Amino acid sequence: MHSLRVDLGQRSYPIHIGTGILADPALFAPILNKGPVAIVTDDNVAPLYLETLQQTLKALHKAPLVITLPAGEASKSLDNIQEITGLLLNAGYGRDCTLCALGGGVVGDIAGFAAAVYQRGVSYIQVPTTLLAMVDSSVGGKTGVNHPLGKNMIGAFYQPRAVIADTDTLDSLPDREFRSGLAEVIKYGLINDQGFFSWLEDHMDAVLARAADALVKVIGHSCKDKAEVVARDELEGGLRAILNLGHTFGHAIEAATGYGRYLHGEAVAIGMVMAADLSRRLDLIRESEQNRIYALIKGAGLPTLAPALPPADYLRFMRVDKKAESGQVRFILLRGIGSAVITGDVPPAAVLQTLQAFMEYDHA
Ligand SMILES: NC(=O)c1ccc[n+]([C@@H]2O[C@H](COP(=O)([O-])OP(=O)(O)OC[C@H]3O[C@@H](n4cnc5c(N)ncnc54)[C@H](O)[C@@H]3O)[C@@H](O)[C@H]2O)c1
Ligand SMILES: O=C(O)C(=O)C[C@@H](O)[C@H](O)[C@H](O)COP(=O)(O)O
Ligand SMILES: [Zn+2]
Repeated sequence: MHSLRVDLGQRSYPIHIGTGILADPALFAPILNKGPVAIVTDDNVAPLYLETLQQTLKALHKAPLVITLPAGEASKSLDNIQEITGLLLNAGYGRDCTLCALGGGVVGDIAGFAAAVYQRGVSYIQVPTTLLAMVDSSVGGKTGVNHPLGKNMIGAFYQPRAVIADTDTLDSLPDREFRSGLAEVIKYGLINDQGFFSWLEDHMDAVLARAADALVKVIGHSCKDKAEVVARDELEGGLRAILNLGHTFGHAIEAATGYGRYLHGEAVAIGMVMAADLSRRLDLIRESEQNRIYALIKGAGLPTLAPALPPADYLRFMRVDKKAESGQVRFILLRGIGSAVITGDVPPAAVLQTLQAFMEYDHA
C-alpha cells in the first residue's frame, strides 16, 4: 500500500492506495466516528463492491444504511440531496455519523455535498472506484451537484476524513470510463509537471493495458500533484484554478449536450485540446507543443472534437463558469507543457475561432 497526505492543518487527511484495501478494517477503524455509518453508492457499483465494504464495516460492529442512486451524471442533482438527507433523517442519523462514498466521481461529489450540509456537516470518507475518482475527484474536497444552467453550480468545499482507493476495483471498470480518467491524469502533466507528461508519452501503452506498475505510478503521481495544489490553495483563491484546465470548454460541452452524451473526462479532453489551441493562437505555446498535446490525448483514446452546436450555445454556458470575474470569463491557458496560466483578457474572436476549429461537422 502507498499512502500520502493532503496537508491542510486540522483538516489534513490520508490517501491510501493499494490492492485489497477495501477489505481491511484496520484502515477504516481510525477514521469512523462513533455513530452509525451510511454507504452512498450507485446501482452499477453496488453489485460489485458493496458486500465487501459492508463486511469490512461489520467487522467494526457497524451495520451501515445503504443508499443506492441510479448510476450516471444525472444523479448529481439537488433532488438526490433531498433524498439522501431524508433517508438519513428517517434512520435517525445524528451528527456523529459517517458517510462512505463508494463509487466514482458522481457518488463522491453528491455524498460529499450531502455530508457538508446534513445537520450542517458530518464526517465522510471517499472510497473511489473509478480511475477518475482515484486521481482527481476524491481528493481536494470539491463537492456538489449540477444545475440545468451550469455544471457543479451548487456545492461546498468540504474535505473528507480519508481517501481509500482500492485499485482492484479498476478491474471491472469499462475501457471508456478508464480513458475518461486519463484526461484528468494528462491534465496534471500539462499544468505543472512536464516530466510526468513526458513519462505519459513514453508509457501510454502500458497505462492503457492497465499494467500494475503503470497504474501505481499514474494514481500515486496524480494524487501527489493534486494534493500539492490543494494544500497551497484549498478554496481556489488563485492557484487551484489551474486544476480547471480544459474545464471552461469542457463543462460547457457537458451542459450544452444535456449531461450524459460525453463523460466528464471526455469533455475535459476536448476542452484541453481547445485550451491548447487557444494558447497557440495567443502565441503562448508553439505549434509543436500543441501537436504533442493533441497526440497524447488522441493516443489515450480520448475524443478531440465537440458536437457542432451553434457557438452561442457553448458561450452561454461558458459565461456562467465559476472562474468568471466581473462577468469576464477566465481561461486556464498554457505557457508551455507543464506551465499553466489563468487568463482573463482573451479576445472573444480567438475563442470563437477555437470553438469552430474543434467542432465535429456532419460531413455526410
Ligand atoms: N470533485 C472534484 O474535484 C471532481 C473532479 C473531477 C471530476 N468530478 C466529477 O466526477 C464525475 C465523474 O466521475 P466518474 O468519471 O468517476 O463518473 P461516475 O461516477 O459516473 O462513474 C462512471 C461509471 O462507472 C461506473 N463504475 C464506477 N466504478 C466502477 C467499477 N469499479 N467497475 C465498473 N463500473 C464502475 C459507475 O456506475 C458509472 O456508470 C463528474 O460529475 C465530474 O464533474 C469531480
Ligand atoms: O479540484 C479542483 O479544483 C478541480 O477543478 C478538479 C476538476 O477536475 C473537477 O472537474 C472539478 O469538479 C471542477 O470544479 P468546478 O469548480 O470547475 O466546478
Ligand atoms: Zn474535472
